[in-house]
Amino acid sequence: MSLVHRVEHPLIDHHLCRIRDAATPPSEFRAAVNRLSMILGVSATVDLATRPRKITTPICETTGYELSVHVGIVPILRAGLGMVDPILELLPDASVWHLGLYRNEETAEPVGYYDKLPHENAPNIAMVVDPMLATGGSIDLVIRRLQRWGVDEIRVLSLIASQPGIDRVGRDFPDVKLFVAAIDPELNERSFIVPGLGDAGDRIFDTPQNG
Ligand SMILES: O=P(O)(O)OC[C@H]1O[C@H](OP(=O)(O)OP(=O)(O)O)[C@H](O)[C@@H]1O
Ligand SMILES: O=c1cc[nH]c(=O)[nH]1
Ligand SMILES: [Mg+2]
Repeated sequence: MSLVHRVEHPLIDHHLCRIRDAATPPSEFRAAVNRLSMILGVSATVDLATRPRKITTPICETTGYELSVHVGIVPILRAGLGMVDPILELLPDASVWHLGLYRNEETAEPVGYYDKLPHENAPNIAMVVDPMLATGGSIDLVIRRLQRWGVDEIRVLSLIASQPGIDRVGRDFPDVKLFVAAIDPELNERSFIVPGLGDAGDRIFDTPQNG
């Protein structure tokens, strides 16, 4: 089993309600995605390693603690872009590495179209951000790519994941940690999450809905 953390908080319920509602306009949808991502981000960073640093306050010397890991934020284009700013707000020194994928509408299989990861400099921890984990095909491709790059640890932050998608990640990548705001039971005949929220990318960027 993968390590699945469904983050529970009344604010998660509140903002999820907004993003699931088809009547929520794009500006409010984006704002709710931002808030949900920040709450997930706090949960996904609680155990990051720190090292002591001697500092001098205006009063005296003391020891503070600073992060000792190199974190890379990996948004899956396009929809993952909506989650980058709140995670960068929490981790201002993180690098951001973009990977571009879209699902073929007929087969629901992911198609890669952007990948500029270098050969070296893999971060210790990759925080993959994508609001939706449906069949798990896109995240499968991304996890394999990050493992080839040499990332030590992969954490995936998704707002809504389907149970079949979670089962797939757990079976194929038992070391990957998943942080999700909701787990929905199923996919429809077009591989959209039910009840879900429709196409996250289209709702963030106000482009015609596929779902
Ligand atoms: O788990 P899967 O079945 O692979 O589906 C999930 C993927 O589908 C969506 O992206 P989409 O293909 O709609 O691209 P977009 O972000 O450009 O809208 C979503 O943001 C995920 O990347
Ligand atoms: O329900 C879904 C499935 C894939 N991608 C989305 O944006 N929504
Ligand atoms: Mg989309």
